[in-house]
Amino acid sequence: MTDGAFASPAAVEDPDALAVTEQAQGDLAESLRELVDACVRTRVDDGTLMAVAQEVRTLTQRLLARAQSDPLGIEATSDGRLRDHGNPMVGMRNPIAPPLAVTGDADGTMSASLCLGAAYEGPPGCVHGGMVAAVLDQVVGSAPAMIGRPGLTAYLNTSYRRPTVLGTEHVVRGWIEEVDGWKVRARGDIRDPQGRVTAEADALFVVPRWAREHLGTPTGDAAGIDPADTATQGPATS
Ligand SMILES: CCCCCCCC/C=C\CCCCCCCC(=O)SCCNC(=O)CCNC(=O)[C@H](O)C(C)(C)COP(=O)(O)OP(=O)(O)OC[C@H]1O[C@@H](n2cnc3c(N)ncnc32)[C@H](O)[C@@H]1OP(=O)(O)O
Repeated sequence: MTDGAFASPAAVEDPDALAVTEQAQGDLAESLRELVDACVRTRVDDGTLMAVAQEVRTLTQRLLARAQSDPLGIEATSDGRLRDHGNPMVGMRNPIAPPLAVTGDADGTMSASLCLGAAYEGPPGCVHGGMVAAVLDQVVGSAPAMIGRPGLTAYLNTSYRRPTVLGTEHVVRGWIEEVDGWKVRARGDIRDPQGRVTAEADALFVVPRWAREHLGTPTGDAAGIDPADTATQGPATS
């Protein structure tokens, strides 16, 4: 999901208290990202590795003292938006997520900056190709959502033009190519600091049948789409 693209249908009971909780959740996830990175790169001795593993398991038990059994799904947040905090690309609560901050315009032109570390290595020094595709899936997939057509990926054809280098700031973009009813074809790319395309994707996103009744009547022309008219929960551009 784009960063808070959809308004929550129900008001949050105590947004101030929730904001404090979100701050703590985000900080926990960020500290775990640091832990994952340290886990991959550490060269400490075996005794230290074993001791840390034990300590981490103790910490895990503290978190499981009160935990839900289901995944997070989509939740209302303190700012009155809907977010998928468990998402492995954008999820604020998910240490696996970089996390990407995807922003966009009402016409579905999306962008995010990307700089991945050692935990995402595929070829030596480079981002794993599955991760590259996942990043493109997320950013390109947020374009249909932005114009009120939040769809599932039907296909994502990814071309890898050059290695995407770890520890380097890249720009990821996504945009709408064509809207055909509930089907949206969108494209995107990742560019290195020199502006060279490292990977690009051509994808189709389809609003699943079970979701269509919650959204407005589709139009067949991207140029004619007004997100405010078509989305049940109008996408925000902020
Ligand atoms: C309140 C609304 C909530 C909706 C959900 C929103 C969530 C997203 C929100 C925010 C986006 C943020 C970004 C996300 C990024 C990450 C996305 C992912 O990781 S998605 C996980 C991976 N993808 C799957 O798991 C899909 C699995 N496949 C399916 O569920 C179905 O096959 C689906 C939805 C793609 C289509 O199924 P059908 O039952 O709804 O509809 P049928 O009739 O089969 O297809 C509709 C049309 O699409 C074409 N179509 C379907 N698949 C195609 C394909 N692979 N190639 C070409 N056309 C295809 C068909 O030919 C048909 O076309 P004709 O209407 O006849 O013109």
